[in-house]
Amino acid sequence: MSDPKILVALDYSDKEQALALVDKLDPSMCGLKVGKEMFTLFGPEFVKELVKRRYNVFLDLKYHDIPNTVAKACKAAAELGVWMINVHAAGGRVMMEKAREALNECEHRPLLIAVTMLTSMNEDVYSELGFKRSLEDQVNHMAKMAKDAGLDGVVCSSWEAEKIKQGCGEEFKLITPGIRPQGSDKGDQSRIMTPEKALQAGSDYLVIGRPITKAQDPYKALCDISDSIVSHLS
Ligand SMILES: O=C(O)c1cc(=O)[nH]c(=O)n1[C@@H]1O[C@H](COP(=O)(O)O)[C@@H](O)[C@H]1O
Repeated sequence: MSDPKILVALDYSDKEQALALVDKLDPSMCGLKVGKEMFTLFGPEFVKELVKRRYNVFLDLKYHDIPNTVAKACKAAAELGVWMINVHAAGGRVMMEKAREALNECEHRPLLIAVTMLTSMNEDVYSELGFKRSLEDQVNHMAKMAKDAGLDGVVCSSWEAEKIKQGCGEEFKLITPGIRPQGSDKGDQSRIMTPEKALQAGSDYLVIGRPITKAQDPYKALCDISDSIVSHLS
């Protein structure tokens, strides 16, 4: 069976609240993403608990540091048994190559993914950074660099998915946050798309947080989103 398309972003400050949702789910419905908040609060033990429950766990710590530091952090993350980890493409080619090399020794190598440009970034915030390419071209450029460095895919917005698939190939995994079902609150995200459209655009995995975790009934919200994409799954 193929991996579930939805990755629920467990951005909770309360572990019991997170586990109350996890206990209602099963690993065939979705993967789980642990990010900076829960990892800082509850550490590797929490991650291991989710791995033990047989979920695909995406440890989203977005490493961005000198190559040696990132390589060692990636190896340590892989040893937790997670399914996917990520680094910032902005750390550069050598950093990504060293991260990839560090995973060669792992018994179960996690997918290694590069974050391109955050989905919260809009044109104004982007232009202040002073990149010479357009936002879309910069995302594409970073995706190609990540592919050359041997990474398995990138985090990008669904708006960039089609072009990246064309340039980097079908096998190159696209992980897209900034997913908002019709009518849901945008929050701090900028480059957003509905789950259905994101899959049509070429997204492989949909990262979804608040539309599920902040819903009155998170389990129902996840089921509704799952139902809405059934017809788009190949
Ligand atoms: O790497 C990520 O997961 C990530 C990259 C990115 O560009 N944008 C982005 O929103 N994310 C993460 O995806 C999740 C999105 O959450 P919601 O906006 O609540 O759906 C958060 O946990 C973010 O940390």
